Amino acid sequence: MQSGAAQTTAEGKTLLKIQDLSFRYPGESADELGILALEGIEVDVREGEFVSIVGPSGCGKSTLLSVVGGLVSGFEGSVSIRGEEVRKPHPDIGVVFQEDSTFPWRNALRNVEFGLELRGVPKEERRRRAQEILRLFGLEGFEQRFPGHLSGGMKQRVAIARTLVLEPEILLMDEPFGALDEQTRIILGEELLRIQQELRQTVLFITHNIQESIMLSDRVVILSARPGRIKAVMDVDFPRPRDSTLISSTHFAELVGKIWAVLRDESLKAFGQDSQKKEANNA
Ligand SMILES: Nc1ncnc2c1ncn2[C@@H]1O[C@H](COP(=O)(O)OP(=O)(O)OP(=O)(O)O)[C@@H](O)[C@H]1O
Repeated sequence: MQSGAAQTTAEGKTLLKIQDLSFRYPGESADELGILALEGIEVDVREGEFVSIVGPSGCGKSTLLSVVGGLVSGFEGSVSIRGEEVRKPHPDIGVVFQEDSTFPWRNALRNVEFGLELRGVPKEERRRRAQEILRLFGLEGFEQRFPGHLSGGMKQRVAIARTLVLEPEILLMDEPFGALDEQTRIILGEELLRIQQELRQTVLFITHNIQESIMLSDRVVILSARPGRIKAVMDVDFPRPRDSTLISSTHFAELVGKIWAVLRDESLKAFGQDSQKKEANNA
């Protein structure tokens, strides 16, 4: 386990570079300092790599994803993709959120086609690409179903397919399986592993689930309680291709223990921050 910056030591070109990133939510009035959510974050993600960010509740994980996704401005430091600064949503960066983001009025196929329509891709090509990606996600035969007639896991697969069909260079995922039950979560994690391996997709993945981070990642970046700083970085050395059976191995349990040893202190701190906030609100 290393501590400090999450620079990669392995070979491969750096795709995403986050340098000395700090972000403060503004206060309600000009003389209020606001909330420092992130401080001095340094992460490099190289091509084809799967990097997870774990951290206690409220440590700034979603904020980090919003900054990298170009959805938030006013940060210090820099975020760049292939050396190009990110200051607004970038076509090479795809984002998938936790909550169901499918359009209920479009069937699965037309949900996946949506982004291609916006990009002006001709109908035949977008239908072919959407069908192909739905097949990759095991949704062949469900193309005409509307989200209201799909399970939670299927809807989330449609949401991921909708982003992946645009062939982003990097996929940002914010707790994409957070709303699902444990078994569906593991199965979808396995499916994501398979697809990521097939497409050699670069992924930056936010989760508070330690097991999920180990199963999926090449590296796990552990953030401190707010303000989120990099507390430690752990390489996950399971060979690929992987599947969910590695969860039962001794080495997996060792890695969970190592991450939890760091995260436990930070989670207790975050718990303290929450309690103080509640007391202040009740005073
Ligand atoms: N729009 C906002 N304005 C002010 N403060 C905010 C805003 N959004 C988030 N925060 C604060 O910034 C901190 C980081 O929030 P963020 O949602 O990034 O954390 P997180 O690690 O994703 O949390 P969780 O794991 O609970 O989802 C929290 O203390 C939160 O209260």
